[in-house]
Amino acid sequence: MVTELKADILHEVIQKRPVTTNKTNFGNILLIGGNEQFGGAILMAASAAVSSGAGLVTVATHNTNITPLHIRNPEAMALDWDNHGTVLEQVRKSSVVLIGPGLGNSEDAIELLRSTMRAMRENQTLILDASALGIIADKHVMIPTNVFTIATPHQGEWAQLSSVMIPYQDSMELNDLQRKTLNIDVLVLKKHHTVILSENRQMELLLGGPYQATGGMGDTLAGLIAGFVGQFAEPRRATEAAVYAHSAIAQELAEHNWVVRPSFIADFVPNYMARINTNLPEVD
Ligand SMILES: NC(=O)C1=CN([C@@H]2O[C@H](COP(=O)(O)OP(=O)(O)OC[C@H]3O[C@@H](n4cnc5c(N)ncnc54)[C@H](OP(=O)(O)O)[C@@H]3O)[C@@H](O)[C@H]2O)[C@@H](O)CC1
Ligand SMILES: Nc1ncnc2c1ncn2[C@@H]1O[C@H](COP(=O)(O)OP(=O)(O)O)[C@@H](O)[C@H]1O
Ligand SMILES: [Mg+2]
Repeated sequence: MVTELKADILHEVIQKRPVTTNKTNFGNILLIGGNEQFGGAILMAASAAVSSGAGLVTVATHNTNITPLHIRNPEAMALDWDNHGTVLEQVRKSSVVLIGPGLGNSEDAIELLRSTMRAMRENQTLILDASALGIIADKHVMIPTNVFTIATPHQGEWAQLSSVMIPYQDSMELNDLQRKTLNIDVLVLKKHHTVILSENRQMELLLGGPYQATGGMGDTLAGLIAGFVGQFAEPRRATEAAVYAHSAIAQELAEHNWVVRPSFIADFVPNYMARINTNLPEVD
């Protein structure tokens, strides 16, 4: 049975920070993506991860994207993705790895995805988005079973990955069956009324709208999920909270904006999160 995802997920997941804490308690996040054509995708993901409060954010990308990354987000560290050895070392050190936004499907991109998956271990979370999902479908790459995996396809990507064509994607039974077959722990099937499927749990988002139908909206969500999973306890719930917050912010901004720029969402995240578990007016 599909349950509506409601604001209480935010109160469950977003916890006040202990006063004696430090950055090592809020996730060491690695974002991999951004070729020469799609640099913006990984930049938007990085903005969302940094704004969500992730402890440390590193971006492995094509070297043309490093200066723009630092101009937008000096908080993020950067690696040239041509240095595979250094990138894989960072993969091993990270608590959460997001791969895919703007990754493209070159031979190098395919090898980077394969080696990233091989380098990951049990206590880490892997988030697969955009081009990474296309490569997995195209090249029949197996998703590792020993890593907690979150996949965030839009309907076109899910059709390619699962062979569940769009008219049949209303069947949660079919989607969940394919989720399990593909070794995905949490499936975020993005659309108007996104659904989130995991073991014995099916949630549906009823927030958001067409003002979100703009390039980069999913890249921003992927970065937000990475940031939430890095700093909050339970990855399933953290994913659901990020999905909720992403569209709730979009809906709030849409009251005064015809279209909601994905970068605006990232900028608004700290303000939105401050209204959970504080004395400020609560969100609902
Ligand atoms: N600023 C940047 O750098 C940006 C970079 N980006 C990066 O670009 C890369 C390619 O990603 P992508 O999503 O744009 O294209 P792709 O993987 O070819 O799939 C699209 C095809 O699937 C179909 N389709 C069906 N349902 C759909 C749906 N609900 N939403 C969307 N599509 C749907 C549709 O087919 P149609 O229905 O038109 O026949 C369409 O042809 C990726 O790495 C991404 O991160 C973008 O994030 C944008 C901003
Ligand atoms: N009409 C809509 N109503 C609600 N949400 C939408 C709508 N159109 C797009 N979205 C949301 O915007 C995001 C689009 O993701 P995606 O297609 O991966 O974008 P991109 O790859 O360009 O960043 C998803 O979170 C999706 O749910
Ligand atoms: Mg996308």
